[in-house]
Amino acid sequence: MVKNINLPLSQLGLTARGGADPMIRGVAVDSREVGRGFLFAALPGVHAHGADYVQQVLEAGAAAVLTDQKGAEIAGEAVVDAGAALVVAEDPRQALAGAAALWFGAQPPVIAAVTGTNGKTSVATFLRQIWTELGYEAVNLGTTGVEGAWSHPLAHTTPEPVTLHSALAAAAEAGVTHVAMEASSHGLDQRRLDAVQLVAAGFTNFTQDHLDYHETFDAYFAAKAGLFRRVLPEEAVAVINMNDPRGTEMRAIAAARGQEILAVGRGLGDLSLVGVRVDASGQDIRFNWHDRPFQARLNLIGGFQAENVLVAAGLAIASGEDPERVFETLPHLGTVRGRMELAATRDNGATVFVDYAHTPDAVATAIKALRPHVMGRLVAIVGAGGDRDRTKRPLMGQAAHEHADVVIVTDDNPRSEDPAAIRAEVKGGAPDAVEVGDRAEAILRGVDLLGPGDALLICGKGHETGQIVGDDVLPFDDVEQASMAVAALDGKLV
Ligand SMILES: CC(=O)N[C@H]1[C@@H](OP(=O)(O)OP(=O)(O)OC[C@H]2O[C@@H](n3ccc(=O)[nH]c3=O)[C@H](O)[C@@H]2O)O[C@H](CO)[C@@H](O)[C@@H]1O[C@H](C)C(=O)N[C@@H](C)C(=O)N[C@H](CCC(=O)O)C(=O)O
Ligand SMILES: Nc1ncnc2c1ncn2[C@@H]1O[C@H](COP(=O)(O)OP(=O)(O)OP(=O)(O)O)[C@@H](O)[C@H]1O
Ligand SMILES: N[C@H](CCC[C@H](N)C(=O)O)C(=O)O
Ligand SMILES: [Mg+2]
Repeated sequence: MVKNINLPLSQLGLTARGGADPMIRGVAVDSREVGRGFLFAALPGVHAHGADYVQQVLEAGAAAVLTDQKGAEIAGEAVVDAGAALVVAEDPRQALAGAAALWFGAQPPVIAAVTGTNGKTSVATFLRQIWTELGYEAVNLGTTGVEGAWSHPLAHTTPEPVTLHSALAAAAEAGVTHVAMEASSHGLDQRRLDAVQLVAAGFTNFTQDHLDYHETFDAYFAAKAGLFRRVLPEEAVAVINMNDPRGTEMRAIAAARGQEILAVGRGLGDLSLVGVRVDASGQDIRFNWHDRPFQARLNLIGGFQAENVLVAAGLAIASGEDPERVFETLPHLGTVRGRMELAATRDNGATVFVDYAHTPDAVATAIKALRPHVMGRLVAIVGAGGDRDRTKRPLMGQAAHEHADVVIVTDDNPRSEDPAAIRAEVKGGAPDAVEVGDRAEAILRGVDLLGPGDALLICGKGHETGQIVGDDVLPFDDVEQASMAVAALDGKLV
C-alpha cells in the first residue's frame, strides 16, 4: 500500500538489526504487492512462511523486511546481503499492527469494537445506525465491508492491519468520525486490530465456531478475551452481555484491567431488558437504564436482535452519548441485510426469511426467534460451509431438527470439499431432513411446501451474493432466489 509521505523505518516503531533506518515507501504483507522501498512483513502462516517469498520482494526493491526468529533463519542472510534492513520481532504481527497504524496515521476519533461468536455484524450495524441518527458521520466495518457514510468492500471480517489502517485512514479523510468495527477471533488471534484506538468494546456471546482454526474452546475464548485483555485501553468501557454463560468471565477480565463495565442483559445489568411484546413486523421492548424505565418500538424480527440492539445502545452510551438520546433513535433502526430479512411473501400470506445463521447456536436461535411470528409450520433450510469447522455440521443439523417442523439440507459454500459429504455430516444431526444439493432447488422446494400461516427460514448465507464451489464464486443470492421461487410458484412474472 503506497502513500504520499514516506517515513523512516524508525518512525514506524521498528528497529533494524545493525541500526539501518531506510526510508519506507509502502507496507505489504503479500510479496506480490511489494514495490521499491517497501517494508515487507514476512509472517508465519498456515500454508507457508512469508520469508519463503523474500527473494521476490528483494528483486522488487524492498527496503526492509519485518519477520520473526524463524523468518530470520529462513531469509535473514539474503535480506542483509541485498542491503535491505532486517527487523526481527518476537511478535511480528503485533509489530506490523503498530507499524501500519503509524504508516497510515489518521484514525477516526471514536472507534468501538465488538466480539462474540454471533451478532458482531448486527451490533456494529445498529451502532452505526444509532450514531448516524445522532448526526455523526459513521460507518460499520466488518463482514459486510465498510458501510455507512463511506463505503468500501472488504474480504475479511477483521482485515489484516495494512488493509484495516488504510480503510480507517481513508474513512477519516472522507470525514468519518465514528467507526463500529467487528473483532473476529482470527483477527484478534493474529493481532490484526491491536493498534486501533478504541473507546469501547462489546461482547455478545460465546458458542461453537471456528474450531478448525482455534482447535479448543479455551483457545477460541482466549482469542476473544484478547479484545479486553490486550486491545481495549484501561480507561475505556467494556459492554458485556451478561446473559451469556461466559459473560461473567469476560466481565472479570475487563474489570481486572480497570475498564469501566457497562453490563447488559435480560432482567439484569445497567441496561436491562425487562419486557418484550412480539408482533408480525417487529417487537416492543421495555428496558431499564439503571432504575429508570424506558420503552421502544423495534422494527426488527427476533428476540436476539433486541439483545444486539441493547449491546449497540450500550456501546453508544460508552462512547459518550446521552442515554436518553440514544434510546430515542431505537425505533429508527432498520433490518441488517441478510439477518432475519423478510425476503418474500406468498399470495397465501406465508413468509420467507433469510438469515446468516451458520453456527449451531445461531440456527437454534434464529428458528426459535421466528417461531412467535409464525402461526403454522416452520420450514428451515440449512447447510454448512466447506473448509471450515467440521464438528459444527451435525450440531447445526440437530439444531434445525429440534426446532423446525420440516428441515431441508442443502449446500452452502462447499469450497474445496465434496458437497455430498458435507450434507451427509449435517444430516447426521437431522436424520429426517430432505436432502436437496442444489440450493436454488432447495429454496423452490421449501417455498412450495408453504401453506397459509407457514414460514420458511433460509439459513447460512444471509447477505452473501455467491456460492463458493472449488475456486469459483457462482452468483447466488438467497433473497433473490426466494422472490424468484415465490413468483414462479404463485404464477407471476419476475
Ligand atoms: C486462517 C487465516 O486467517 N489465514 C490468513 C493468513 O493466511 P495463512 O496464514 O494461511 O497464509 P499463508 O498462505 O500460509 O502465507 C503466509 C504468509 O505468506 C504470505 N504470502 C503468501 C503467498 C505469496 O505468494 N506471497 C506471500 O507473501 C501471505 O500473505 C502470508 O502473510 O494470512 C493471510 C494474509 O493475511 C490471510 O489472507 C489468511 O486469511 C484467509 C484467506 C482466511 O480465509 N481467513 C479467514 C478464515 C478469516 O480470517 N476469517 C475471519 C473470521 C470470519 C468470521 O467469523 O466472521 C475474518 O476476520 O474474516
Ligand atoms: N445475539 C445473538 N445470539 C445468538 N445468535 C445470534 C445473535 N445475533 C445474531 N445471531 C445469529 O447469528 C447470525 C449472524 O449474525 P451476525 O452476522 O450479526 O454475526 P457475526 O458475529 O457478525 O457473524 P460472523 O462471524 O460471520 O462475522 C444471525 O443471522 C443470527 O442467526
Ligand atoms: N465468517 C464465517 C462465515 C460463514 C458463512 C457460511 N455461509 C459459510 O460459508 O460457512 C466464516 O468464514 O466461517
Ligand atoms: Mg460478521
